[in-house]
Amino acid sequence: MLTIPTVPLADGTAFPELGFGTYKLDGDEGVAAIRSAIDIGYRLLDTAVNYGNEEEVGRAVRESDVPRDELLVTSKVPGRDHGFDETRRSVDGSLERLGLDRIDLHLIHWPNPSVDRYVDTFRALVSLRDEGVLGSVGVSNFTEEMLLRVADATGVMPAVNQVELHPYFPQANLRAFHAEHGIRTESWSPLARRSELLTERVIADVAGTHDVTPTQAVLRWHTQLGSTPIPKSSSAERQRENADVFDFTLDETELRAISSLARGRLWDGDPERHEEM
Ligand SMILES: NC(=O)C1=CN([C@@H]2O[C@H](COP(=O)(O)OP(=O)(O)OC[C@H]3O[C@@H](n4cnc5c(N)ncnc54)[C@H](OP(=O)(O)O)[C@@H]3O)[C@@H](O)[C@H]2O)C=CC1
Ligand SMILES: O=C(O)C(=O)[C@@H](O)[C@H](O)C(=O)CO
Repeated sequence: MLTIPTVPLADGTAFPELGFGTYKLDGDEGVAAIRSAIDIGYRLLDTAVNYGNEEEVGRAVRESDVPRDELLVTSKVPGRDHGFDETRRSVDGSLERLGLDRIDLHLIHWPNPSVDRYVDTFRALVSLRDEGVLGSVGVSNFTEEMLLRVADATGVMPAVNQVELHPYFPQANLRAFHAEHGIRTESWSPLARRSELLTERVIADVAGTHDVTPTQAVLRWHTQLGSTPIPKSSSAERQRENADVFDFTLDETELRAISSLARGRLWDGDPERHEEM
């Protein structure tokens, strides 16, 4: 079994440097894929109300031989549940579908600024954290201004901001802001959903130098930037490949070469405009 190292969040939680994305993993096959990821050594699992697979994630956690307190389950409040009372009800629903009595990290999935209820939503997450129902509280797809606004209003800075991040969109400014404010960055779609990223010449060159695959070079780039990537894979072989990235180190030139692929967001995911219900 692989051991994935951890880093402390601002709230003291030992947080894996690499986790497992579960979007599109559902049904019995999804449970089997999530169980295989846990067997391989993944300890951080990422789901959301909107993925429709909290039941599958919960089943995999409950059926696994790994003790519950060694696993970190993340879920997310969807846009339609923004608001204080609505969020508390949303978390109840997630707990029920997961079949768990605690969620280790709960995020606001998207800020939906036109609705402007993310501050009350975060306040509800903080209240549930204080009651012991949630371990850590964070956000996803938040800008610097939005992070400062929730911290000013609630006195709590989100422990994590999960954002689009891959070599085509390295998010240098946001990562620097996170580092300054003690926020852990998490990279969603860290492989740019495969796309043509894995055939880029610069990545092949770096991978060749270290005798690793292009995917491993990309995931090591994330961890060395100080972000936790959450690659999704339905195959045990690729899950193992993706997690096995902690026994080689890219140098500064290689990190910069991969970051030079930057060209911007790949999908319609601008937090100021994207509305996800
Ligand atoms: N907060 C947010 O707004 C968002 C959060 N997310 C989270 O991030 C997670 C990861 O992002 P996702 O969009 O799934 O994209 P990823 O960048 O993780 O890419 C997943 C794709 O890459 C393939 N793949 C995985 N490993 C390999 C490998 N070693 N070699 C070749 N191909 C590989 C997978 O195929 P296969 O399964 O066949 O291996 C799949 O097609 C999601 O599952 C979700 O949990 C995603 C989007 C937005
Ligand atoms: O997968 C997720 O968590 C999402 O939020 C995506 O649906 C995301 O909204 C997206 O693909 C944006 O283009």
